[in-house]
Amino acid sequence: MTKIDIISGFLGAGKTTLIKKLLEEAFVGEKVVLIENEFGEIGIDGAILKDYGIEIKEMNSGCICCTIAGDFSLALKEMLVLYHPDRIIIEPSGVGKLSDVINGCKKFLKEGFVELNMCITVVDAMKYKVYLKNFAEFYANQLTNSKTIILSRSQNVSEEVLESLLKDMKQYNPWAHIVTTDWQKVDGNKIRKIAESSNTPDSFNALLNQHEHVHGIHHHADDVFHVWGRETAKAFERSKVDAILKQLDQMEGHVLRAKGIIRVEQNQWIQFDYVPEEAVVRETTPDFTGRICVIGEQISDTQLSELFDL
Ligand SMILES: Nc1nc2c(ncn2[C@@H]2O[C@H](COP(=O)(O)OP(=O)(O)OP(=O)(O)O)[C@@H](O)[C@H]2O)c(=O)[nH]1
Repeated sequence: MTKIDIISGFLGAGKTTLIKKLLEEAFVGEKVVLIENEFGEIGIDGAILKDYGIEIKEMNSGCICCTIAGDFSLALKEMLVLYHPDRIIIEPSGVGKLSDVINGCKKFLKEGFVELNMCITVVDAMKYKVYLKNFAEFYANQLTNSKTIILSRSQNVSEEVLESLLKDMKQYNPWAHIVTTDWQKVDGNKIRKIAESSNTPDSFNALLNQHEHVHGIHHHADDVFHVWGRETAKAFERSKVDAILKQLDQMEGHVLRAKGIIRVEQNQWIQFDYVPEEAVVRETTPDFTGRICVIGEQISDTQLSELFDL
């Protein structure tokens, strides 16, 4: 039976990084399909994972709950029929609710075509408190519905902070295994083992048995978050890219995430990743065109167009 592995987590938490690690260390020799749902029209993660020899289905139509109501089931079915994979990894957008993704798989689980295997939420140890406070509806939903919680950047916080995070997360999810060790130091197979043996939260049964329509507060990602994205053939000045990314901390509103693959001088290509107060630029191989995506709250399209000169 095909295993479904959901790797959820807020914007920039480290989902793609974890998927890369699992592909390199734990899923070797398996037939793997990846379904990506990015917020906004500009897909970037698919390009980052293109060299891993897996089938990738990008669904970049915006909010995951709307995608799930529409194309998600079709995509899942298509992947099952076309590839008969050992494993389907689902990477929902950072502003997706995990319960929506589980709901989207429900029909296939009930029909016995797939089993819900891993259900991981990646949590940035450095931003846990502030994101939980500001985006509780999305963040708490990801925590509550996961079987395993994996902390990223845990090497950057003190033991006291880790202890207090653990305590706090247990209130949202007393069932989940929580991985607190710096994941770069833990073998992917160990992570796989713990994630595959994790308990199923009580909330799962409720989710799997509930009727489609659930009452209560339900904001769509695009009620809360705004995305600015561009495709561009422009060659940027490499020396200016770091300064541009630094500027994102000062923008109107609150930039929560930026990522892109762009051309720089001499036909070199770079990939950049920004989360508040942290930007990383890496060399990469040429892509079909440059792409930039910025996600935030009350961000200004005009300011971003000016910043990137696009
Ligand atoms: N130092 C450090 N950096 C990390 C860690 N996890 C992720 N990062 C970095 O954080 C940035 C974002 O990581 P991604 O894996 O792309 O995050 P994501 O959750 O897929 O992000 P979205 O695209 O917003 O969904 C990258 O530059 C990663 O290298 C970690 O544990 N430690």
